[in-house]
Amino acid sequence: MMSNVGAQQAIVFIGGGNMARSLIGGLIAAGTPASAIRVAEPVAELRDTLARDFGVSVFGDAIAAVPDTGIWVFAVKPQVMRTVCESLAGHARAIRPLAVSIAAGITAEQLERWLGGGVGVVRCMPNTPALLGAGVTGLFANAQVDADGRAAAESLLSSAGKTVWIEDEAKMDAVTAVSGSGPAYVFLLAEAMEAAARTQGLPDDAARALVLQTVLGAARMLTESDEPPAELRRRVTSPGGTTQAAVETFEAGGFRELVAQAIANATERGRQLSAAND
Ligand SMILES: NC(=O)C1=CN([C@@H]2O[C@H](COP(=O)(O)OP(=O)(O)OC[C@H]3O[C@@H](n4cnc5c(N)ncnc54)[C@H](OP(=O)(O)O)[C@@H]3O)[C@@H](O)[C@H]2O)C=CC1
Ligand SMILES: O=C(O)[C@@H]1CCC=N1
Repeated sequence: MMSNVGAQQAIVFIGGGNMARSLIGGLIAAGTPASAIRVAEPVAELRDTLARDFGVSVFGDAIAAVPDTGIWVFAVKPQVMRTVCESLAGHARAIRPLAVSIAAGITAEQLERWLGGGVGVVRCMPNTPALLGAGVTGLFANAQVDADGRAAAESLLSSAGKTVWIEDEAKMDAVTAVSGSGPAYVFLLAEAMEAAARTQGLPDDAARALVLQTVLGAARMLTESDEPPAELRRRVTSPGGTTQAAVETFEAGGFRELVAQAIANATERGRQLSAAND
């Protein structure tokens, strides 16, 4: 049974936390009318902020928000996903929505089972730059999702940035580890660089300005030039110069191995989130 998704249907977010806010901001900025977006969120303060900032309709619980709604975006934590889905299973059987989940680890098979079966599920992994339309999302669709369902999910997530379809769901945990969590790795590097700049005697505001513009400039070079990262790095690194001293220190400290291990651990945590919350 294919999902019941039409072009003009409302989108309901189940969970109105950090990531839902980023996606809603992206949708509104891309021209989705606020009247087409509903959010179910138990925390009154979050509901009020979303209604005020974006003009979306807000609800205290999911059951009040879902009737007649074709796309359900599950944006709750993996730990509560099963309870939330099971509470909506009766409505899912009646409405046949397209279920879009952004939860780390939770599989399409689990989501479909908890929603009572026969539901099209698109498992996605966006990231927080979605708020600026500069995100990237990996998407996997189960066999119940038809071409219209795929197009609807892709259209929803493309307002948050780029989209990449993943055909082997087992790889979604690696997507989560690389791009879902990835902004935090860049922020961690920025934090460490700022602290090091202060250690070298730079005033706080100068340290912040130098680091932020460096991250922005480097990200733009990475995305706007055709050169691979290694070549861009080579061009900064004068033989016997300052960059070489720094890069050799990173390499000697096992930087690459540390990044590989961090991403492997994040990938494994995704698998654990699935198993622990089944
Ligand atoms: N943050 C990120 O960068 C990314 C997060 N994700 C995924 O997005 C999901 C949400 O993460 P994030 O936004 O950070 O988490 P948040 O905790 O900020 O948001 C989840 C929200 O859902 C609410 N909630 C809990 N139960 C229900 C319910 N029954 N109905 C409706 N809402 C409910 C929570 O309320 P309460 O606090 O009271 O429980 C909370 O406000 C997670 O599954 C995560 O794996 C994916 C990509 C990136
Ligand atoms: O840390 C997490 O589990 C979520 C998923 C990716 C980003 N945040």
